[in-house]
Amino acid sequence: MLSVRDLSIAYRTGRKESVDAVTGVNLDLYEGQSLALVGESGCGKTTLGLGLLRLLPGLGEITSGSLVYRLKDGTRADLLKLKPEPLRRFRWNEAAMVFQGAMNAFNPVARIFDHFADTLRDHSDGKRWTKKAVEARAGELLETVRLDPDRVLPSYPHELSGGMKQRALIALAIALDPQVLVLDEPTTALDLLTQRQIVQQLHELRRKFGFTMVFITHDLGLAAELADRVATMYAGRIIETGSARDIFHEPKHPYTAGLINAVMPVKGDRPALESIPGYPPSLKAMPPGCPFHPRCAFATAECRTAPVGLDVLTERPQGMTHSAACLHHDRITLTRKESSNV
Ligand SMILES: Nc1ncnc2c1ncn2[C@@H]1O[C@H](COP(=O)(O)OP(=O)(O)OP(=O)(O)O)[C@@H](O)[C@H]1O
Repeated sequence: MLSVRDLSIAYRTGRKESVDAVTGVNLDLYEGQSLALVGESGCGKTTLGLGLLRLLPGLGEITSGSLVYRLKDGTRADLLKLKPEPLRRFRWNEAAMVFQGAMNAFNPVARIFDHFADTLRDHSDGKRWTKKAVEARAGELLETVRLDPDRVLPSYPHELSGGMKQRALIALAIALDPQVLVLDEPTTALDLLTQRQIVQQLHELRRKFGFTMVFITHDLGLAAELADRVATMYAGRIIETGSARDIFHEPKHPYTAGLINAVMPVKGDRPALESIPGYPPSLKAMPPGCPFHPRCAFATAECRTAPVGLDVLTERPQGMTHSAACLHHDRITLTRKESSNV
């Protein structure tokens, strides 16, 4: 569905200054797959997610790479070469985004009906969306996410609970039947019960509509539950990628292992959790060599000097290959064996 090559994204921070928020990302996404982008706050997940749809804020810029999508008609398009009008049609029809923070993603002075009407009318190709047609399509989608259209469509966003808003936002994102859906922290800020419902509904929606999904999360439990594939990001780079099974059972980058060791297992004894010492590096002062070496217990002199690329560890079909950017990957094991519970 999507082939990302050597994608780099920078934010302008001054007249002649910028920081590289995403560096050299390569990624192939296959039809119907779900990929979780995981990592600590500030490691570039949201920037990459926005970049996948060319939705970066004004100061953000894709500085290199290509982003080739397979469109519904079977042709391919490099998103970075699309002119404004085809790009507008691409968004929401071919690929859509559920933005972080459902609370603020809606226009507070527009009713939910108006959000559906605007999205359908602005992004549809020539189809006339009458009030009745909008009501029918929005109603169908809202019912799919278990919301009552009669109650929700005439409401203003503030009249809905956080979980209802998040569900309405997901329904809105798939209004034009996109093939790829990018979700940024889809369950953050919701109570546990509501989180469960959203996860359940995302499973159902995927089954029903078959879209390919990229979701951004720092919740490894959510990643374990929803993802076929996981990519760990650190300091703007993908430093490990593989099937969810490989990543959660046998992570081969010490940072991924550290993230898993820092999560309380669902079952079994309560182990002492291990936090990862230190903080991610400042994008303005990246350490030489492996960016994780200042925090890494396995670091050797080589890690401090030589740049480390992703090495293929286990070849698998359909983008599931397990790769890690660590010179010492063969020494990495989880301190907890019940990690499958994350
Ligand atoms: N508009 C901006 N201007 C300048 N720098 C930015 C901007 N937005 C993000 N950044 C920087 O880019 C880096 C990546 O941020 P990003 O939000 O993509 O990370 P994240 O992993 O999604 O974090 P979070 O989980 O907190 O959203 C951070 O260092 C951040 O400070």
